[in-house]
Amino acid sequence: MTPYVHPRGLCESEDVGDGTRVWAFAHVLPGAKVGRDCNICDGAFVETGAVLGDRVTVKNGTLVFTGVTCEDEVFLGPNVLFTNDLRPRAHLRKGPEELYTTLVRRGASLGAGAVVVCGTEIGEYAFAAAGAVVTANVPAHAFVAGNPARLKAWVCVCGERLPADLRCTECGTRHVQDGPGLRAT
Ligand SMILES: CC(=O)SCCNC(=O)CCNC(=O)[C@H](O)C(C)(C)COP(=O)(O)OP(=O)(O)OC[C@H]1O[C@@H](n2cnc3c(N)ncnc32)[C@H](O)[C@@H]1OP(=O)(O)O
Ligand SMILES: O=C(O)C1=N[C@H](C(=O)O)CCC1
Repeated sequence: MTPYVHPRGLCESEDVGDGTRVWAFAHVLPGAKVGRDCNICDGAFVETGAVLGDRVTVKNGTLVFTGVTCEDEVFLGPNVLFTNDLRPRAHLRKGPEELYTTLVRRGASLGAGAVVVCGTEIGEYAFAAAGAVVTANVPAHAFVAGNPARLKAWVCVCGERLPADLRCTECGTRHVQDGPGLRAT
């Protein structure tokens, strides 16, 4: 199986995994690295140097710039907006080594229209609500919302909110505290 590129999609990277689909008006630049079985939806943009793991969803209009890494099974909702320059100036042309990196850990989800300020790390299975503006690291399994995004609750691997005993009432998965975040057991 090879990647599927819609006749009106533009995939210029040679590092795209089997089973990945690049839909109409999506653009994957040369040097972007995209894993297997990803879904790059209409109008998405994946820049040189961006890295997507396997089974990543990039919904419509989402912009993944140089310096951004999304691990396996990350979900990026529509119009998610990454950044890679904290103090941009048009007259300063910065190379990739001068830009900030951003890391989205395995299984995390970013809701529609979330903005991610660069230099941050979003933990495993964390969940940023629609419209969240992420300005700081987000712990694993944290649910954050608002501008600036603040911790509201904790969420399960399945996406449901966790009760105080950290055992999911939907799927039964138990979680324990692990550093600033949680870990499923
Ligand atoms: C094509 C497609 O649709 S692709 C899929 C894209 N989907 C999305 O982007 C939807 C993502 N989902 C969300 O943003 C939802 O708001 C969720 C799942 C994060 C939260 O939903 P719920 O669990 O119903 O949250 P709930 O209503 O209990 O809210 C919890 C708290 O967070 C706040 N909150 C929830 N969502 C948001 C938000 N998007 N922005 C700001 N605050 C929010 C609530 O006001 C509440 O705050 P409070 O405790 O101070 O009163
Ligand atoms: O099957 C999908 O997934 C499709 N995704 C594209 C999108 O969401 O932009 C459109 C075609 C089918």
